[in-house]
Amino acid sequence: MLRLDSVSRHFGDQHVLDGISLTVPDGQLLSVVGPSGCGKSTLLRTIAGLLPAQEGTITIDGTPVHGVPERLAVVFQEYGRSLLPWLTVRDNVALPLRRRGLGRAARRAEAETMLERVGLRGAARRHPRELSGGMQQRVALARALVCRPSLLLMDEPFGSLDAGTREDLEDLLLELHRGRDATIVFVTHDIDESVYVGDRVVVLSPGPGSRVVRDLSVGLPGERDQLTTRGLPGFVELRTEVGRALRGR
Ligand SMILES: Nc1ncnc2c1ncn2[C@@H]1O[C@H](COP(=O)(O)OP(=O)(O)OP(=O)(O)O)[C@@H](O)[C@H]1O
Repeated sequence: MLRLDSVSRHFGDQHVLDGISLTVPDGQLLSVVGPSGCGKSTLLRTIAGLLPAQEGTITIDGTPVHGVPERLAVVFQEYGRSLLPWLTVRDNVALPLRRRGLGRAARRAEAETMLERVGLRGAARRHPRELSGGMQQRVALARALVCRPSLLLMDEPFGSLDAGTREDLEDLLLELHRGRDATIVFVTHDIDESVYVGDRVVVLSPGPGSRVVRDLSVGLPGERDQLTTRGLPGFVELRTEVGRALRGR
């Protein structure tokens, strides 16, 4: 379980996060939305142990986070910068497995299995630059998941993809998440996406001093479909509620 207790953060005299408290049960996919610049990335970097929380505490399974937690993976929006251009796709995915002390052949075999799961079996020996943006983000997802993280942080991961590719990757994420115990914190500025992928949506207020202004449980069926789910009355109600919270109403 991931738990944030009154987490605050400022940069110099700029107050960014103001007393964020959240409990995220194991396996939950939590969407975080908020206006641009309110501190969503700062929140993720703080959970990732890359920035210290200046006030408050963050714990994972009761252990305080100081530094980067074990079994953490992160996916950023800029897939082009997160993959190593000189390595093949397979070796990019295999990279985190080095920490597990696996031999080269075993690492490559696991990477290939993971690439198959993200629909890129044929791309293992290619280099990132030879792939489309959506394919590169699939590689980044495979690399994040290959070590079976217990906590996955995603910072607007599909924000720079075209609409169709984005929907495909939302569905892939849901499929990969199904039946697994990884907790996911998914930052997005897209209201519909927050509801579509989330088990729960948290809305942050505008800065300075951003706080949680709405915490909504997404009671939609687990099996989601881009056309059917988005047409459900429950989906429409939720997206309206998230939109209202974002506009401070
Ligand atoms: N390392 C830093 N040093 C100084 N200020 C920072 C630093 N990182 C973030 N900030 C400031 O903190 C505020 C929140 O930034 P952050 O990137 O967390 O917001 P965000 O909600 O993720 O924004 P966006 O939706 O536009 O990506 C911004 O005003 C930003 O300029």
